[in-house]
Amino acid sequence: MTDDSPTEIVQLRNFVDGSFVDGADTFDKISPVDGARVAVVHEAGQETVDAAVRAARRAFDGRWGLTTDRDRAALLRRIADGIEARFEEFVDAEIRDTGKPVALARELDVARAAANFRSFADTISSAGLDSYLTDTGGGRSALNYAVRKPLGVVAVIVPWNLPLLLLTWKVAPALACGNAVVVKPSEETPSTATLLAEVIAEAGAPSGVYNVVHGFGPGSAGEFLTWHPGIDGVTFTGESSTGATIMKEVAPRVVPVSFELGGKNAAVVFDDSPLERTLDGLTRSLFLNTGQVCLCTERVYVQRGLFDELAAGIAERAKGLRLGRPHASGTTTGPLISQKHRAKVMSYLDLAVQEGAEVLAGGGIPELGEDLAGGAWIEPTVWTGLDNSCRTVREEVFGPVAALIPFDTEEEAIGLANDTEYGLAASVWTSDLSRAHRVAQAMDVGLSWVNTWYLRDLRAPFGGTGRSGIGREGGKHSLHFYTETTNVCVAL
Ligand SMILES: NC(=O)C1=CN([C@@H]2O[C@H](COP(=O)(O)OP(=O)(O)OC[C@H]3O[C@@H](n4cnc5c(N)ncnc54)[C@H](O)[C@@H]3O)[C@@H](O)[C@H]2O)C=CC1
Ligand SMILES: O=C(O)/C=C/C=C(\O)C(=O)O
Repeated sequence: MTDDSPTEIVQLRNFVDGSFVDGADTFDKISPVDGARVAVVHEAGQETVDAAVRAARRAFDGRWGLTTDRDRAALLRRIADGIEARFEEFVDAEIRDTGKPVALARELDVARAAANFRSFADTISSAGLDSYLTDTGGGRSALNYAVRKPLGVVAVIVPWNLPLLLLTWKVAPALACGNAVVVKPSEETPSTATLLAEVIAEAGAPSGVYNVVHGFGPGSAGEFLTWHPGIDGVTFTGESSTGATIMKEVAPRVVPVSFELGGKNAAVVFDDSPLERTLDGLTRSLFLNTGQVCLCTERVYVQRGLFDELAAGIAERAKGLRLGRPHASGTTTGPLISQKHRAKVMSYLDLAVQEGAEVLAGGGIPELGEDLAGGAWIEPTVWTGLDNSCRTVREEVFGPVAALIPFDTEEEAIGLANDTEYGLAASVWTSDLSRAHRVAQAMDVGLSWVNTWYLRDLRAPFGGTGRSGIGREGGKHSLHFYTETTNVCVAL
């Protein structure tokens, strides 16, 4: 038995109106580390989703609707404290679902969950309101001022890659603004949303403010929720085509949406960039969380003078990553989330070779011994020999893959990086300050980093363009989505 072997099968129930409730059906949660069954999840049927939406509405119309910004900021801070008090339980739950390395779960996922609640407590405490003194002529004026009102009941639908981080990135601002939420975690990662229900209740949120429904998308809890007439807004992170489907589902009721979708993110490396620092940053951007972050780089455009050296360096670093159990010492990289997702990533590894790739590192399924043979492991992979006409360079793989492509001029690099339907993130690597600003601004993306990657300020606008999403969240940008404003005009 290792640290990672569960001693009992956990039961994960829906959380409705302040109580855990069984589902109409159950499904197994399978560990991506070794294929073991680690939890039984209670799937919410239509009735449970109805009950969750009704509970949220009652909370919104009741005591919760009377709370002030100050009350809710205090609640958010207590939730952050509650997450920290049960920090290692959250870490264990996240690891059980995803198999990610323990250091990553601690430093990224769970730490950010607490930070999300604190950040939106600050935002709601300091947010101002728009006001204008309007000259109406003849020495008269009018006062225009806007008041914010919560949307009501918000559906929060999130994926499996950073489960708690992405859930709390949406729940925190939704609650800060006074909404009640019904959350639908991914079927692959049901644990931390369930544990968060306990923390939010212990922090003093009234029943019905935070509800969890477990299940799948189509024909299950996800679809029941987005179709529900009692939903006033949908915030979603996941695949672009799922976002498009959800848009259709809510279109008849003209429900506002905030979407953070896929990416096919580029890095542009100029030959004046310091090699070691660039290699460190790029390696992280390609392989963090086994490439399963929507912001991860999958296309690397390298100026020709540095190409060979950089390609050799990235390949060496990819080969140096240590795949293993989450708690094993030296593990840098976990498995993919599931066999299903591995089949998808493998199909791209095969396609890349058909498209003419030279494989500098990885390219297949690693040999990790019998113990891990049932897991969803994949080798970090580095290719050269592909170009922008290849499907491997155009479609989101969502795995640990790097296509390295040479360029000659700045103009060419900008064209290549922007030649995509996606527009989430980019990174630019150079020592030339003017060029850094010029190229970073020229990227058709929501997030452009210079000489770094995934460095976050939670107040900054976050989101993508094109197939990468609709809207921005973060700081006051989140307040815009989670509230409606009423402008009051007073003739003076
Ligand atoms: N860019 C990103 O942030 C992410 C991209 N992906 C990519 O998407 C692929 C599919 O992964 P999935 O987990 O299936 O992602 P997905 O986008 O289908 O699922 C995300 C969430 O949406 C729910 N959902 C799915 N269909 C729905 C519907 N019709 N109505 C309401 N809710 C629905 C799911 O149950 C889950 O909670 C992966 O192989 C990966 O390549 C997956 C997760 C995140
Ligand atoms: O840091 C964040 O707020 C979000 C990061 C990653 C995603 O949104 C994603 O992988 O979907």
